[in-house]
Amino acid sequence: MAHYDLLAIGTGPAGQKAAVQAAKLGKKVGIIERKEVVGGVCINTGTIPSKSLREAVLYLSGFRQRSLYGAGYRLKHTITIEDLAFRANHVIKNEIQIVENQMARNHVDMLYGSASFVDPHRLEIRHSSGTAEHTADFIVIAVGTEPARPADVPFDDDRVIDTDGLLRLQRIPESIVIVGGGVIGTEYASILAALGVPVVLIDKRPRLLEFVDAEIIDALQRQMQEIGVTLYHNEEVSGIKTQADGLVHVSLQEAKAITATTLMYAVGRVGASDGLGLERVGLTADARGRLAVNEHFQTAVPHIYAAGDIIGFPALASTSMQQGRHAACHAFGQPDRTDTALLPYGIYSIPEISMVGRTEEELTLANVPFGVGIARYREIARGQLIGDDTGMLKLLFHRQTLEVLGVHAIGEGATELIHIGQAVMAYRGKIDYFIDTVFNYPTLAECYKVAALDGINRLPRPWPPHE
Ligand SMILES: Cc1cc2nc3c(=O)[nH]c(=O)nc-3n(C[C@H](O)[C@H](O)[C@H](O)COP(=O)(O)OP(=O)(O)OC[C@H]3O[C@@H](n4cnc5c(N)ncnc54)[C@H](O)[C@@H]3O)c2cc1C
Ligand SMILES: NC(=O)c1ccc[n+]([C@@H]2O[C@H](COP(=O)([O-])OP(=O)(O)OC[C@H]3O[C@@H](n4cnc5c(N)ncnc54)[C@H](O)[C@@H]3O)[C@@H](O)[C@H]2O)c1
Repeated sequence: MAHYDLLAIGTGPAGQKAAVQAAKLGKKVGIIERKEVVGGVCINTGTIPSKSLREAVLYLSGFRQRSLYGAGYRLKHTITIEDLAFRANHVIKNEIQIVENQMARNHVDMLYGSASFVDPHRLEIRHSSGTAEHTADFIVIAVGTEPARPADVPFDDDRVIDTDGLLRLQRIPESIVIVGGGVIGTEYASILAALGVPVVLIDKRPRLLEFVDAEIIDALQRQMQEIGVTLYHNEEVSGIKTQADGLVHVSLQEAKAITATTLMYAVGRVGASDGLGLERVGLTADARGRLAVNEHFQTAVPHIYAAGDIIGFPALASTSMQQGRHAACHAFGQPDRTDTALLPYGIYSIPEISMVGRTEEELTLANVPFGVGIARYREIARGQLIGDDTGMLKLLFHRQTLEVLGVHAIGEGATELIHIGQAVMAYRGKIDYFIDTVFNYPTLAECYKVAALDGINRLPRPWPPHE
């Protein structure tokens, strides 16, 4: 048994960053992992595998080059599951090594096994060869989530799968029905469609990703339909049967039944809090297994913190890292602050979309007078060079002060491009900045200048004072 200043449960982004931050403060730190490998959902089953799959599909299918070389352009005509797995395995292996090295360099003890509370300062770690107990002054719960598996869905991990199951398939589906048009459903639907798989995407809401700007979602939905995604909105599944011919028969509440070789459920995720022994420390998870925390990521028991997906929204690798670091800083009395107002979103659908700040819908509801400026990739030299003629960047700004209030982008590089707007917004910059600044040419960053000029040109004259 050992005593630690801080023990983190889980080696996903939240646990890793909590552990490293505490170690950098000179503390004795251990990190516990129940799987054989470090990295959590982020490296092993979620972010990295899905983004590797996306890159592999875009590269091998020649998708990015088709607007230049024609719809028939392909780098490889028959793409196999092995081709797709090759890239993911390579990236995952390297990412795991990076995390292991980081832990070793920072003298963070790796403790393999499943952790549960014995009392508020003591954890039991159970593994195949026995159990150990360790104590800590501070504990960070960073156990993440698992796919939700509704009880009435006949999962068989072959024809009827959850979102982790997609990455374990032995063959590329001939056709797929995806239930749930959230971030995961939308990303996988467009990736599979780009590979040539016919996809039906079903969501009970009237449109995909309701938190994203409506114009951007209209453009995304249109482009997804063009590459072979059939969208069913306001729809739910009422029955699922695997037929003798191996096809999955899916009955719907409103529309006619459909069949496909594979059905994937992507209706959200639940916190992995079962088995943590929360009752022994006086904590209770909510109905989706999540824990409540304050602004410093402390649970109701002040020396026990929770960070990452286990605390729910926004449940991103990007935010999980920051939350873990923030929790460790707070535990050891270091200044801690997270700017949540300027949280960027990057959604790796095809095309990718990204946003920071407020949407038109939010500004309208809040009665903020705003202007809109749009740049389309087809008018930008870099857009022509890379063959993306459908991308766009939209700036929202205050009509009187010209302060930038939101940036919304769709198209190649959107998830990188957004950070320029985020930085300007962090310093409460105005669209003048984009108008007066020289940008490299030809770049996608030029979109900011074009959108700012478009925005100011649309305002009635005289224009607000230009500083
Ligand atoms: C398909 C998919 C795609 C995604 N794409 C993106 C993206 O593009 N960008 C983005 O920002 N986010 C993305 N995410 C979200 C991102 O993966 C998560 O937000 C992030 O992994 C959460 O980190 P975490 O540290 O909270 O937990 P996790 O990464 O879930 O790690 C938790 C770890 O805790 C371990 N654990 C659980 N219980 C115990 C226990 N009792 N004892 C010991 N260990 C335990 C688990 O084995 C796991 O290793 C995606 C998620 C999915 C599913
Ligand atoms: N690029 C990224 O940042 C990224 C990528 C993938 C996942 N993630 C994270 O992973 C988490 C989980 O994603 P998710 O897409 O599984 O969950 P989600 O909660 O984002 O979306 C679930 C969707 O399923 C729909 N739904 C729920 N029940 C349904 C039913 N019975 N029939 C039809 N539709 C139904 C909902 O309307 C919703 O649109 C998210 O919180 C997200 O932050 C992030």
